[in-house]
Amino acid sequence: MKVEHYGWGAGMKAEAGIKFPISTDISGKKVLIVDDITDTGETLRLSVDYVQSLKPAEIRTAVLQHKTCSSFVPDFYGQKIIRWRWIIYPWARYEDLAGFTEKILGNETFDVSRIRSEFKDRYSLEVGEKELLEILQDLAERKEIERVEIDKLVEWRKRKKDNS
Ligand SMILES: O=P(O)(O)OC[C@H]1O[C@H](OP(=O)(O)OP(=O)(O)O)[C@H](O)[C@@H]1O
Repeated sequence: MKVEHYGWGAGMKAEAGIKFPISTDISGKKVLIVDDITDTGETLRLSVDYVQSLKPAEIRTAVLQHKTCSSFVPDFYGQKIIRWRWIIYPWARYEDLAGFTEKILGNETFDVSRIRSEFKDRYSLEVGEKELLEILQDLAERKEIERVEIDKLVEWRKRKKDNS
């Protein structure tokens, strides 16, 4: 099952939605729903409601990290997070950094070193030049941003929507 609640870089969608439903019969089974984190709790709430509709015998929920602001409290968690912060997992690093890169660019045109210093100032994140360049090139291929040369200096900016 895949449930999505966030877009790139912590951008919350209006509500969590089931992207890929369960394609096997789980009626009468004991089900453990596992996720990395609870934030608002909407993902697990929706997941439990959905799994419940498939008539399992029991449902339990488990996450690695549980934020106490979550309205849904899982049955099991590895760590409780009291002070809210956005957590970047290795498996979501690219997606999170790409989203933050777009936020940093906003309506500005920045070179790589400026983007890196914005990462440090705004998010306390050290992003390597090579990693950032890969992200910038990918975003440019997706036509989200564009590379411009100003006085022989390479800079990056968001593409205007009517530009695509
Ligand atoms: O408690 P919530 O506020 O709903 O947030 C927690 C959910 O958000 C993230 O998933 P995301 O929507 O980013 O999908 P992904 O795991 O596919 O990146 C995370 O992996 C949890 O599933």
